[in-house]
Amino acid sequence: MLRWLTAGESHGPALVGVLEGVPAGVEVTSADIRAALARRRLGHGRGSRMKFEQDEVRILGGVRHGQTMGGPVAVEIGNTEWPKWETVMSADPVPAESLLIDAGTGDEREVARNRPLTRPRPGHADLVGMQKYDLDDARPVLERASARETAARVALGTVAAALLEQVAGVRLVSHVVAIGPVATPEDAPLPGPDDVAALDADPVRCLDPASSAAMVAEIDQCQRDGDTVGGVVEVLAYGLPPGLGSHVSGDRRLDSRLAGAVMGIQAVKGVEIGDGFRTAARRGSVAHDEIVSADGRLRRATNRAGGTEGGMSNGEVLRVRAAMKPISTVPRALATVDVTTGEPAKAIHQRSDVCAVPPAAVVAEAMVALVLAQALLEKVGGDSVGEAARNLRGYLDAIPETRR
Ligand SMILES: Cc1cc2nc3c(=O)[nH]c(=O)nc-3n(C[C@H](O)[C@H](O)[C@H](O)COP(=O)(O)O)c2cc1C
Ligand SMILES: C=C(O[C@@H]1CC(C(=O)O)=C[C@@H](OP(=O)(O)O)[C@H]1O)C(=O)O
Repeated sequence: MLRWLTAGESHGPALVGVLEGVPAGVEVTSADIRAALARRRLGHGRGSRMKFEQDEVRILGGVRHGQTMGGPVAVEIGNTEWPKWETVMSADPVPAESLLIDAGTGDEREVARNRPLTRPRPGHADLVGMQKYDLDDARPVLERASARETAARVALGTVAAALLEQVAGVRLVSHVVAIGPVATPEDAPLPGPDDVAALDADPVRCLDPASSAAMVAEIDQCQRDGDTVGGVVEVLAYGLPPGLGSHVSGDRRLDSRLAGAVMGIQAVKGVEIGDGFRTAARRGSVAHDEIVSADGRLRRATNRAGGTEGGMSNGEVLRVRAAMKPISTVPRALATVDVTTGEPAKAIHQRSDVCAVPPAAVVAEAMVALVLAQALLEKVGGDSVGEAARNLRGYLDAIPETRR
């Protein structure tokens, strides 16, 4: 079974991701991972941290000469800002005087780094994390809750996406369909795999020029207002074979697994497969996808279901949407309580993203890649890319002509 795990803190020395169950022969390099991480840093509305902090990629295991070997793939993403955090985030005990709020360096940022965080930020894990883990400082909570962790997911998603393409010719696309109240037109054409470079080049990962300009304007207005904004992203998977996932149990359904993985992204508050919530407002006669025979193949006349039926991929384009809430750290600071004094206070705001919807699309793409790669390997098995591809062909070839 393909499984994954990440470790590391936002201001720690590095993030680490491990992907286990990858067959041998998947072609992937550190340059591929570096390119994917660079896409995650893109997007109008990102904060200053994206400019001064760099990801340093190192594949620690599982890959040799550009090909996976069958063992766990381990990736390290070093943080170039670590020297500034070495004391505050040290794994080993440090002398008490080095953690004095003003250790005498005269550096304001040093003071801010050392100060215990006792004013939990609304919309973050801070307060409930302090309650649950018995902490009088929110630092240990926010360091792990931070979406910096998504860099490790994107690194692992790069391997999963390579596997999908090399075994099954599946290609993924992610784009933004709404920023705050600005949405792409309902009838806008879906971007395809050949549009990925254009999406990467757009400031908000949106192909429709008028929508893109309006989204950028919305983000700029929010910034001027001292506010933040969320939005909706969509991931598309082209070329999926039918039959990934299963109808037989809820936890094996492809749609439920996709929803769980995408909802697991920080700040995602809703997931939709296909027309999802819009379908709920339709009558049955115009909610489903009629089955037709075209060019000797069975197809759906429409794709309102978004590529799954009965919890299985049905061979149509997979469409998964995620709703991201506005960034919680609002420059026009929100009310909180200082948990040391019990006095009302304002939540701290140092620097933050105004909008992180475009990078969230790249993260959602990675999570979809991981779930699809897991479901593909479950269906076809195989310890090498060649064996998995042969098994997939065998399965597809065995479907009788009349049912294809
Ligand atoms: C790519 C990305 C970047 C984010 N950047 C920020 C940020 O700069 N400031 C912030 O307050 N929240 C940011 N978030 C959201 C928080 O991590 C998230 O809201 C927080 O961990 C609480 O989790 P919850 O919203 O799922 O409850 C970002 C999320 C993602 C996916
Ligand atoms: C560092 C990243 O995103 C960070 C995610 C994040 C949050 O609260 O999730 C808050 C911001 O960091 P800070 O509060 O330290 O300014 C973002 O910059 C990243 O995506 O690599």
